[in-house]
Amino acid sequence: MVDYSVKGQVALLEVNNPPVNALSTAVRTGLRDGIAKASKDPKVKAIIICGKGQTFPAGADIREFGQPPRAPWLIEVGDSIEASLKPVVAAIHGTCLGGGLEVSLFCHYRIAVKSARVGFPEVNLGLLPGAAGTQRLPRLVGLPVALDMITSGRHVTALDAKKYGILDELVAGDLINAAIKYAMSVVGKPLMERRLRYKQVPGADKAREVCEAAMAQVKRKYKGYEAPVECVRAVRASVDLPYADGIRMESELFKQLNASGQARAQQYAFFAERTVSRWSMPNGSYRTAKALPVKTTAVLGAGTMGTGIAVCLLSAGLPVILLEQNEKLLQNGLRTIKALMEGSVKLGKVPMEVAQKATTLLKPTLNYEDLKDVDLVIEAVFENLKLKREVFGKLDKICKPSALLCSNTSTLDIDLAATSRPDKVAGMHFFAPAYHMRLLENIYGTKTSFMVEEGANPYEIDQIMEDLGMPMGPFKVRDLSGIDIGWRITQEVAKSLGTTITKETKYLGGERYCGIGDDLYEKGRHGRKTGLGFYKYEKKGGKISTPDPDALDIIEAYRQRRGIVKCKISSQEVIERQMYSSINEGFKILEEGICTRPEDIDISWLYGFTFPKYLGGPMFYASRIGLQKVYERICYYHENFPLKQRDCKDLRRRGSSTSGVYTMYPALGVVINSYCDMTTDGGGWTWVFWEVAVDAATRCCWRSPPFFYGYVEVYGYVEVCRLCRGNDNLHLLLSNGESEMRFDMEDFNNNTRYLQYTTFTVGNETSRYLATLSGPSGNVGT
Ligand SMILES: CC/C=C\CC(=O)SCCNC(=O)CCNC(=O)[C@H](O)C(C)(C)COP(=O)(O)OP(=O)(O)OC[C@H]1O[C@@H](n2cnc3c(N)ncnc32)[C@H](O)[C@@H]1OP(=O)(O)O
Repeated sequence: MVDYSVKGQVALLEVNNPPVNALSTAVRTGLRDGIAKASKDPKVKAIIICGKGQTFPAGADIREFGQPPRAPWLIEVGDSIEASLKPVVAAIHGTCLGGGLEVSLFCHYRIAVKSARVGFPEVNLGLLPGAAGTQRLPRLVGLPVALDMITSGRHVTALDAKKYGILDELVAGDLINAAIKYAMSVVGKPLMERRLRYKQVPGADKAREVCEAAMAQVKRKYKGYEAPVECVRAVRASVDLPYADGIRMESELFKQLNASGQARAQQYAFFAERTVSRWSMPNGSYRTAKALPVKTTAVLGAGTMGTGIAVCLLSAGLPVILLEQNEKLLQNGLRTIKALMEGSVKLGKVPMEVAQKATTLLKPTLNYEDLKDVDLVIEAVFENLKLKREVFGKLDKICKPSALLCSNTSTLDIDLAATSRPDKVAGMHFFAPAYHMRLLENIYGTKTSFMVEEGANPYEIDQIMEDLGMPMGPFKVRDLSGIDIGWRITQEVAKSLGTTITKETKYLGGERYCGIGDDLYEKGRHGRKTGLGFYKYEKKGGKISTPDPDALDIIEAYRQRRGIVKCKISSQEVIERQMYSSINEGFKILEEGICTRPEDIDISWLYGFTFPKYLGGPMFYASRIGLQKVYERICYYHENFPLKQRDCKDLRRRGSSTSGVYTMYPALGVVINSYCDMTTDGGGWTWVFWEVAVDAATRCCWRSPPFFYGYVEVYGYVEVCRLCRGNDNLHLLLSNGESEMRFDMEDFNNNTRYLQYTTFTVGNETSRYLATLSGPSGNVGT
């Protein structure tokens, strides 16, 4: 895991743990042993630590966080690096992150290639740098930079890292040769002043103001998240406490965060994001699919979504033909795109050169003929089925046969597009703002306005959801996406059901219908674009929203017209009705096979609706609350407020099950068992696929997948499948109520396949259990 060699008078410690050279137990051991070996070798005058392959270590091995901790601790390894009497140089390329950056801060010198990036992304995993990073970075760069890097988790370019003083030198050409030369140049120089533990934090006299301002900022910016707050506290300790005490405090805060549900949720989100890219469908998968080349694109419609999509494509460096039906709309669209591009440059989201190039890549047109050679067309016209069908008819005639014809529709059935090339027609639903959101997906949201109908205030609902960590409440989102769009969608839905919506419509398609949006629409309140919606804005298209008494009057008039008596709705109920209806819908989506894994749904929410990562996503959140409770509350709301809570059989089965792998084990803390599945194959074997995680109560997170997959083939009946913490180690217990079978976690940790046959007696029947367990890199039981 760490390759040791000596080049001339320099010992080279190359971390070799692909893909990202994570600092696993074996790597830490290798580094510790390598430093000891080099220190003893009289030929060696200097030591280099670097990464083999694509990167310097990109951090601790996240998969190890939930396992019982194992020595050597990273901080001990670091201490031995710093104490070395021979200069140690970190030679950095790729991404030097988290524990990787901490290792480099223990080195006496740091050099890097220009393309390298450094950072402390722990905060994104619900953690803080736990191997002295919060104590050492401030000593090197001062509080403002350290606080910014540690609380934001951002990656810093090598150029900036050099400017801040993190890097001593940037090198060109071969990194190892440059590092050897550099290491030899520092041989004999005093090392004491290079040991960060002995340095004072620069600008310590301003520590109070700086840290208080940082604390206020993170509380505002990362509402509900624990890690940024603890990061500030830990960094502050670098000024307030001596080094050793600061380290102790950092370690305490790290342990506290690591045991929290938030860290587990955020780490789940990290791996879930990677899991969803490994998609698979009946006719292919990410392994077999071949990407179609897209070199030219066209966007139809220059409204809010069309212009947003054009900016997204232009920012990716793709040429865009923008088509509208008349010159006025086209010019409006071009102005919007220019303003959005300028805004993106100002926010640092798009480099100036990309924005400048975009002006040459954008071609406006009123003529469909101009689209004949493009590879990809994205239609973003009004949500009107007749109009969309007309558009697709024209595109089908004009565009080359290989062109992909996509619709940004959020609600209409893509199969109704009626072209001669259905295999080239797809839904491509962008989330607003299209140039900013990382999701291209189709998941539909909550039914919040029901609550407003009953008496809740939209501004309070938004506040509650924003306090939970959503960047925008649902009514701000509706104003952003356009109340007119919602209005058009419901008109189309009604049309497709062969009915029309009137002032009296209370049900549509058998589901409760709320007409508040219609009343706002009729008053010309179409959302941000008109300066008025649920909120009032400082100008048409403005971003500053303020509550508007006129909107409340419209809502109140609506209630009176409908004879609805206003009632009080608690914050808890607001959250439950928002979240649980989404969870129910999520299970429905799984049941219908639209998505195959709960991770798909969680990632859609994390990136489509900027759902707070510390909750992991609605499905993960549900598993923490307990499916039984979620199901009971859904039933309660369904009975008391007949909402659009389509009954999901799968959730019902899981929620009402009191035995088998779906059972909750509160005694163990929170057990993630919502993703269990059980199937029986033709041979009569029951396959149990379960994903387990235990937290707070046991003070450890045993990983839910994708950290760890356990596959158990079980013949017979399993009542309990749970993880226990014994005196010695964690173990997995399978029991049928009478007998138990135990698997020691050692076997999992070694990532080896583990086979065990055990005989059980169930009642009068004897069953044989065969367990085939595999670690993260193993494969499924056979
Ligand atoms: C005492 C505690 C001390 C320190 C705490 C820490 O160090 S916490 C960890 C801090 N580091 C990070 O958070 C980095 C996380 N990784 C990334 O941001 C990206 O992976 C990275 C390094 C920028 C590379 O991105 P890229 O897009 O090139 O690859 P990808 O993300 O798909 O990752 C490739 C596979 O590597 C796995 N992986 C990445 N980082 C880690 C890690 N730190 N530990 C374990 N595994 C890691 C990732 O899951 C991918 O695996 P796959 O099986 O393909 O899903």
